[in-house]
Amino acid sequence: MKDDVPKIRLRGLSKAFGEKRVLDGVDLDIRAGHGMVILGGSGSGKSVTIKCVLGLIAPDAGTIEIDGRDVLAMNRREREELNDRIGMLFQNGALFDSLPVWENVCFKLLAQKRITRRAARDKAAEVLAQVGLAASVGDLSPAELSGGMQKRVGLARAIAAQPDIIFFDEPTTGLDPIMGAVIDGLIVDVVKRLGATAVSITHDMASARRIGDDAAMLHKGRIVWTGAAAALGNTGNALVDQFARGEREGPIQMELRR
Ligand SMILES: Nc1ncnc2c1ncn2[C@@H]1O[C@H](COP(=O)(O)OP(=O)(O)OP(=O)(O)O)[C@@H](O)[C@H]1O
Repeated sequence: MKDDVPKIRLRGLSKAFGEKRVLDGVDLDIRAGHGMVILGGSGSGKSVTIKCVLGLIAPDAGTIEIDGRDVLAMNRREREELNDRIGMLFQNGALFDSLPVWENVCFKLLAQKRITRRAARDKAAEVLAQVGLAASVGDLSPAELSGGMQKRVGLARAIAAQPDIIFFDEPTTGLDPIMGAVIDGLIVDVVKRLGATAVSITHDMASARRIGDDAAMLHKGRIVWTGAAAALGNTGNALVDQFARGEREGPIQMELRR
């Protein structure tokens, strides 16, 4: 794959729900092997954007390319093969309480019969070690774990099938600042080890700077800025800097929401 082909390329991505236009021509390039953080106010369409890329929501218009391939034109089997290469860490972990941790970690591999149950136990232990958890955690129920441990297990599940794209939805939400930094460190480590492309949504600017190489700001249905995540708060773009610093005064007029 040539370096100048982005891992993910969005062009003119649009989506409305009824009268409400959420995405209004999103253009975004996400570099292979880099971390992209998507910023934007509540309800600005960050999750809808990611769901379009995952194939969970069909956009009304626009194109989505992954490795230069038009994903909206893929048949079901091609789409499934693509999804096998994508991992996802959900905001609340989204672990199944009815299954022990090891089955959660290897859920996808087991569901697709890509691994035996015996091999899955060993695989889970190996992946749990990568996120700093002992093999014995594999036998616990998710309900027995702290929030930080649940995030680690969610991260282990996201990487178990060795994806080359991983989405992180609010990875530090609900964690104390130190545990948030620990999880971010793990994310950076595992993404680097896999050589994966990481796409994250976060409202936590410290986290954005840690896990992002690049950042993009979604506002009024479009990407209004892209740049280095390290510069967040000092980008020179009044809109982005207001958002990153959490200032009430600035170009972003916050609507009061019910
Ligand atoms: N399936 C759906 N049907 C109708 N409206 C939807 C649907 N999914 C999302 N929306 C609307 O689209 C808008 C954008 O939602 P989205 O979840 O992408 O926001 P977000 O930027 O991720 O916000 P947050 O930071 O609060 O999670 C919201 O107004 C939401 O109500």
